[in-house]
Amino acid sequence: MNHASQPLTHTNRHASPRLHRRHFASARMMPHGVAESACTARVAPQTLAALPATVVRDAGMLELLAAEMRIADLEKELQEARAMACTDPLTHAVNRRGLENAFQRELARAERSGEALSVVVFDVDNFKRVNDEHGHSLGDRALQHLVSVLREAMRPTDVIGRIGGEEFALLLVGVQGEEAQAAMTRLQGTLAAQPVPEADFSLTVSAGVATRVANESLEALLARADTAAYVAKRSGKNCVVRA
Ligand SMILES: Nc1nc2c(ncn2[C@@H]2O[C@H](COP(=O)(O)OP(=O)(O)OP(=O)(O)O)[C@@H](O)[C@H]2O)c(=O)[nH]1
Repeated sequence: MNHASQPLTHTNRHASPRLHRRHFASARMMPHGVAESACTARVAPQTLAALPATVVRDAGMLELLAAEMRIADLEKELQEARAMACTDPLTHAVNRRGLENAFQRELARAERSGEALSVVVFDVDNFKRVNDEHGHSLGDRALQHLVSVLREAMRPTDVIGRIGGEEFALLLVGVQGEEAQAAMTRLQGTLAAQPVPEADFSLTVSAGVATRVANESLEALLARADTAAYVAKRSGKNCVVRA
């Protein structure tokens, strides 16, 4: 395809690096630093008038390329800002907004495929004691450890979200109630087997599991799982209860 004959649009932006190299190669051959000025600043009208038409066209193309590159940079920055807005900075789990996004995405998929969608809400047990006995900084690292252990043990399609201080939620895609309860019990075992780094204890959690019923919102699903997690706390902690 002759990229040079096409206007630079979002759809053919991928052609830009090649075009970029070609035009900068020809720009290097231009006199009086025309290429540099075209890339970095406006060319004065009297300068343009004195230049041959091919040089003016190339300079215009370079300006276009510079604008394209700037747009690509801005798009990347926007993407990074969007990701940050959905991520908990301490643990890098998704935050509530990220969880909502993931839920909407998985819901659409589940409704097409008829797959189940389960949610687990869990709260770290006796976490105040961790802070009181070992300091807030180790408490922070304990939360980071928890997320990294769970992430390693979960399926790539599952989502882990931090919905409060020491409160988390998992979105288990394609998993029914009983299976979700078994999955969470397995994750508890994994967590118990891996002590917090630089500490001599491992974390336990109390969890509630709920599987989505027809037309149920994330809010309602989380509320059911949360009630079940509360029951787990009241039943002696370190256990999983199904709504
Ligand atoms: N280090 C650290 N601690 C946090 C963070 N967010 C919340 N916490 C602490 O988590 C603790 C929660 O305490 P409680 O609500 O009493 O719960 P708990 O001690 O886990 O008791 P149970 O829930 O009954 O098992 C408080 O001490 C909070 O300060 C955080 O980002 N970092």
